[in-house]
Order: sequence, then structure tokens, then C-alpha cells
Amino acid sequence: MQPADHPRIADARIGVLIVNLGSPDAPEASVVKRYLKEFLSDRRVVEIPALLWQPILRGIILNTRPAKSAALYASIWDRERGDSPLRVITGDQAGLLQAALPDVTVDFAMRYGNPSIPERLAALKAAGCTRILVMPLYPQYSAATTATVVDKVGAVLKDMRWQPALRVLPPYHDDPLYISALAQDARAEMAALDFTPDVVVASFHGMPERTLHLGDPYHCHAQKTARLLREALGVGEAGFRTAFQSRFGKAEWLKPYLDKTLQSLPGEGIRKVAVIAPGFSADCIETLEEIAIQGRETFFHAGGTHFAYLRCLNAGTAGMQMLSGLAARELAGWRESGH
Ligand SMILES: C=CC1=C(C)c2cc3[nH]c(cc4nc(cc5[nH]c(cc1n2)c(C)c5CCC(=O)O)C(CCC(=O)O)=C4C)c(C)c3C=C
Ligand SMILES: [Fe+2]
Ligand SMILES: [Fe+2]
Repeated sequence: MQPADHPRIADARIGVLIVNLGSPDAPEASVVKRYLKEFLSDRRVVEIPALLWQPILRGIILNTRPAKSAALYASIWDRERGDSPLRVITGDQAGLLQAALPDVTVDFAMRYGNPSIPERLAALKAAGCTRILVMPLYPQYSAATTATVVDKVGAVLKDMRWQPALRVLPPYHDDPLYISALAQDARAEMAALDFTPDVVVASFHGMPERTLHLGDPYHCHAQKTARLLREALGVGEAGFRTAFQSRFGKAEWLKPYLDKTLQSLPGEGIRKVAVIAPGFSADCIETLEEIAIQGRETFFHAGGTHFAYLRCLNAGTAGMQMLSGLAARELAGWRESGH
């Protein structure tokens, strides 16, 4: 028997927390500034010593970029649901994953901004979750994305007396569930186009090139995803290109750059392209603005005639089958034990 003043112990449950990068709370400069300050102060994202970087960040970047970024966010904001596409889609993914796995408690968090990892981990704990599977929705591992999620979860657990047991979804860049979901979705989207692309361009978010030499597997993971996707689509090497987008700062980033690729294709006689972004689990500013708006303009300006952006897996059937398959596999042994 517990004494009457014993702290309440909830029934043990399993929690699943899906995590994506995060967005500002509103497409307004002051709000974007707060988000960028948190994001770009993460020392895994910008690997310049803080003494050098913080004056540049606070003195220059946070005085110039927020207004520009806010205008770009405004151009892609989901007006109907009053939120950023990334947060809307991640919330939908969590809802559908919950429906697919009714015996566990599913929630979602954003690495930067809201809903925060500390807030949602506290909620899972309050709901009685003694075992938590964290799913960073980055198929390709990078220190700037996957590792920062684990850092943050670790920082939260550091202050807990009674910590939940933890599992983390490994990178799934070459997982057959992921590759077949991408191929199935891309095939369906291309079948609905009114043209046949000469080339499919797979665009991945860039990383500073030095991270490759420092041992970050991101570049290799991206290349492997691209090759497996090309093979799954049954496209030859001539009909497929891989590129990296969203360069930030003055250093060299992984190449080839997406904008340069789109500029040069029409000169090679390639005037019809479909661009896919396999590294993004959900459409966001980097896909909806940088590819679907800017990329299209760049390509047409260079002489292209047909351009299609193929949406991310988002909360579609193929993507949700993949997510529930990955989650079920990572939860093996936990669910069966009656927790
Ligand atoms: C999918 C993988 C991603 C990697 C790798 C990545 C690395 C990385 N990003 C920046 C700088 C910025 N990224 C921004 C937005 C953004 N980045 C990702 C994903 C990856 N980033 C996503 C999903 C998003 C979209 C957020 C949204 O709300 O829609 C931004 C903010 C937007 C802007 O102001 O341009 C910045 C800045 C760096 C420096 C980096 C690697 C070191
Ligand atoms: Fe980014
Ligand atoms: Fe590589």
C-alpha cells in the first residue's frame, strides 16, 4: 500500500514524439527574428566560435534577414489554417500516426520555436509515458538537424528526476519503406502532370562543405537516397540530377547548387523538369518558396518551358504508411510487453 501522501503515479504508457525543424509563430519580422536567433545560435548549426559568430548574428544577420524571411514566409503561409505549412503538416502527420497506432500516445514538437521539445516531453510525461520514441523526421542524418534534436531531448531529461526510457529513430535515408514511399508518391504526381519531364532533379537542403570532410554522413546519405530513388523510379543516370539548395553564409556549401543546376539545364537542351525534395518530410519555406517559386522562375528565365515541383510525402497515404511502419519497427518489444 502506498502512503496517502505518495506522489501520484500514472499508468505506464508509450509515447512517440515526432520532431521537425520549426517555423516562426507568425510571418512577421519581430517574430521571425526570435526564431532565427534561437536557430542560428545553435552551435551545431553554425560552427563558428561564439565569440566571433554572436556579434555577426546580433549585429548584422538579425537586423537584415528577419524582414526578408518574414516576407518569404508570408508568401507561403497557410492562410486557411493560420499557421506555417511545416507546423500544419507535422501536426497532421502526428494526428494520422496516432490513428495508426492507437495503443501509444503520439505528439509532435519543433526543434526551434513552438510547440517546443521541453513542452511536449513534459506533456508526454504528464500523460504517463515512461517510454518515449523520439522520431527526428530527417531521413538523412546531419549534426545540424538529427543531433540537435537529441541534444535538446538530452537537455530536458537532464533536469528530470524520473526519466523516461528513450529510443531515437535512426536515419532512414536508404530504408525500403522510405524509398518506396518516395517513388510511389513521385510516380503518382508525375502521372498527373501535363508533360513528361526530361529530367528529375532531386534537391536536398545544403550543408557547409566542410561538414563532409569533418565526417558528417549527410552528403553520403543524400547521394544514396538519390541513387535508390532513381533506381526505384526506373530512370537512367541521364534523366536524373542531384542538387543542394538553401545556401547560407559565405562559405562553400555542398555542390552542385540547385539554382546553378536549374540555370544550366536549358543550355543542355533540357527544358522540362520535375523537382523533388526527398530530404524534407514536410513542405516548408525551403520547398514551397525556394523551389516551387524561385526555382521555377530561375528555370524559366534560363529558357526552360515546363517545371513541376513534386510535393513532399507530407501527411499523404504513402508517407503515413512509411511513418507508421518505421514507428512500429522502432517500438518492437515495447508494445508487446503490455506497456
Ligand atoms: C532537411 C534538412 C535540413 C538541413 C540539413 C538544414 C541545414 C541548415 N539550415 C540552415 C539555415 C536555415 N534553414 C532554414 C529553414 C529550414 N531548414 C530546414 C531543414 C534543414 N536545414 C527546414 C525544414 C526549414 C524550413 C523551416 C520552415 O519554417 O519552413 C532557415 C530559415 C528560413 C530562412 O530564413 O531562410 C535557415 C536560416 C543552416 C545554416 C543549415 C546547416 C548548417
Ligand atoms: Fe535549413
Ligand atoms: Fe558523400
